[in-house]
Amino acid sequence: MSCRSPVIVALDFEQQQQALNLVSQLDPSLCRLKVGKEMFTHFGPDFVKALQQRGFEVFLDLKFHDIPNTVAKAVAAAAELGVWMVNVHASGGSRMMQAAKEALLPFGAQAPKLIAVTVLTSMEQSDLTELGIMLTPAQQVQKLAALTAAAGLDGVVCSAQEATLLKQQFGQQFQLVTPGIRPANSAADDQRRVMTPKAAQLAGVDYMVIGRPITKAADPLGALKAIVDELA
Ligand SMILES: O=c1ccn([C@@H]2O[C@H](COP(=O)(O)O)[C@@H](O)[C@H]2O)c(=O)[nH]1
Repeated sequence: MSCRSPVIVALDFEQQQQALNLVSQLDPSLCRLKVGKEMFTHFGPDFVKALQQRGFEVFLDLKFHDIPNTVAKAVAAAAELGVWMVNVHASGGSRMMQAAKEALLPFGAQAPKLIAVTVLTSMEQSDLTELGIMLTPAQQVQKLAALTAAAGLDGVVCSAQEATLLKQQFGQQFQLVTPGIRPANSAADDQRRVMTPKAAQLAGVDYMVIGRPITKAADPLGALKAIVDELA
C-alpha cells in the first residue's frame, strides 16, 4: 500500500551504511525516501533497490537537464528502476519535458510521477538577478510551472512560499513538492525560501522534502514522528 505521509526524507550521506542505519530506524508508513545526486553518484541503482527492498517508495532526485533525447532515456531508466517519482529541470524547456513524459507512456500505471524543478529553494532574488533573470523568485516559479503544466507533467518542485499561488493557478491536481522545509527553531542551512511543515501544509503542499532537520537530529525517528504528528 502506498504511503499516506507527505514527508519525504532526503538521504544525503557520504557513506551508504550511515544512510542504511538511519533507514533501519524509519518506517515506510511514516515517510518516503529521496535519493539525490550525492548518494546516487556514490552508490548507484543498487542503493535505490536496497531502499525499495526495505519497503520504501523512492523519489529519485537527479534533476535531469539535457537534450530531449538524453532526458527521455534517463527518465525511462528511472522508471525501469521502479522509482515512485523522478524529476527534470523545467528550465530544460517544453520539448525536453514533453520528451520525458512521452518516454514514460510505455510504463502505464507503473510510471513514476514526473515533476519539474522550478527555482531551487536555495535561491533568492539576488541569485536570479546575477543570472540575468529580472523576475522575483515567485514570478520565475510561476513561469516555469506554467511550462510544466502545459507539458502535462504531474507537478513541480518549488518552495512552500509559492504553494498558495500555484494551487490557485494550476489546480489541486498539480502536485507541489517542496524542499526548504524547516521546523521552528531549525537552522535554515543553505536554504533560502523556507517554511515550517505546518505552514507548508496549510499552503497546500502535497509532499515535503526534509533532510537535515531529520537526518542530523540526535533522534531522527523522534524528529520525523514529531513532524508527522504535527501534520496529522
Ligand atoms: O529546490 C530544491 C530541490 C531539491 N532540493 C533537495 O532537497 C533536499 C533538502 O535537504 P535539507 O537537508 O532539508 O535542506 C536536498 O537533498 C536537496 O538536494 C532542495 O533542497 N531544493
